[in-house]
Amino acid sequence: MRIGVFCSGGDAPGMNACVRSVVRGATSAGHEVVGINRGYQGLVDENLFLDSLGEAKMSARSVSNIIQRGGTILRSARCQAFQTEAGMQKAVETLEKFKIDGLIAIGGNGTFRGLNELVERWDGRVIGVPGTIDNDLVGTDYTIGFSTAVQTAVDAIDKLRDTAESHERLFLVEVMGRHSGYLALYTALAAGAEVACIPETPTDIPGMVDHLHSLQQTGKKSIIVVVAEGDELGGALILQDKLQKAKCSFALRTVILGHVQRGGSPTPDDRILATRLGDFAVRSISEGATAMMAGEINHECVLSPIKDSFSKRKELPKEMIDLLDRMSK
Ligand SMILES: Nc1ncnc2c1ncn2[C@@H]1O[C@H](COP(=O)(O)OP(=O)(O)O)[C@@H](O)[C@H]1O
Ligand SMILES: O=P(O)(O)OC[C@H]1O[C@](O)(COP(=O)(O)O)[C@@H](O)[C@@H]1O
Repeated sequence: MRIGVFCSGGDAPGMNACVRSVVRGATSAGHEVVGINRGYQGLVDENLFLDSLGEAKMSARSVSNIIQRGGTILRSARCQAFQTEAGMQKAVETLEKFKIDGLIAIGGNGTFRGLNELVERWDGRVIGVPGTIDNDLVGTDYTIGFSTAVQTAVDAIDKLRDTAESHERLFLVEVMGRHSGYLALYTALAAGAEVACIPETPTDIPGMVDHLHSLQQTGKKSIIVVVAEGDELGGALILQDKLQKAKCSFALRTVILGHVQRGGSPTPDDRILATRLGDFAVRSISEGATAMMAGEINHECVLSPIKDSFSKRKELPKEMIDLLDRMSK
């Protein structure tokens, strides 16, 4: 086969490890790999990855020394042109022109919506690999990049806790996650935060103020509140304002971690997940699978319909929400 591979949407640490795995898994099975730069934009613009000889082909050597690097050597993009009929037709023409017969897309739910449109217009096979720090995709326990983003946020909070404790302050720490509280909840659990404000549960300001006050009464010197950017009341700055108005007894500071969570060297967990799923995607596509997402559930590689990844909501484990409650006494 000639397999195309690209990264799309918000980048995630481990995307490089996944590209490496697709290339090495495919070439060792005798397939050719064509890298597409900048996700769907590269298909619209015919922007292919060229090797040192100027050929549109990814060899095993073209992915040397990238497993440890954040970002993606193929670049990523959010592509508006692909959301038009003309853009999709142009993408199909590019795939046909370069005789690509299988496409592996590493990205999030928007990327998979795009793949779902592509299968309606193109005869080749498509497989999605979940690459997003948000961990918001049905069909896999974890997405590539989530573990690293949690690690980055926890490292930052460990530092903030030192200064929070010295000054007896409360820090609101905003993490990413437009529609999902996974990143916020797992960060809060790992960092020993007292509260997580997430889109999945109502944020009750008077209740929180009472809880924080009672913690202060029992001797708590510092508080960390992890806020998902998508919390229904708003981000950390809005919550700071609301807590102040509700007469929170702690002095307040806000830190927005932002895109720092999307960078950095991937954790071993992300590298291994990326390596497993990239190789599994290659084996699946060569065995005839299409319109599926490659995921890992209970440590097993599994395929699930690509439609599920964006049409079903991935629930946060209630057990983890309750665990944080019990730990924040
Ligand atoms: N409904 C759609 N139809 C076609 N393409 C889409 C659709 N939704 C998203 N895409 C494509 O997928 C790209 C990545 O989606 P986006 O939501 O930005 O990131 P992610 O894949 O990380 O969720 C978009 O920029 C667009 O090109
Ligand atoms: O990079 P941008 O365009 O500012 O987007 C930020 C968004 O991308 C993310 O980092 C990742 O989301 P996706 O993987 O779904 O693109 C979100 O957590 C965040 O809300």
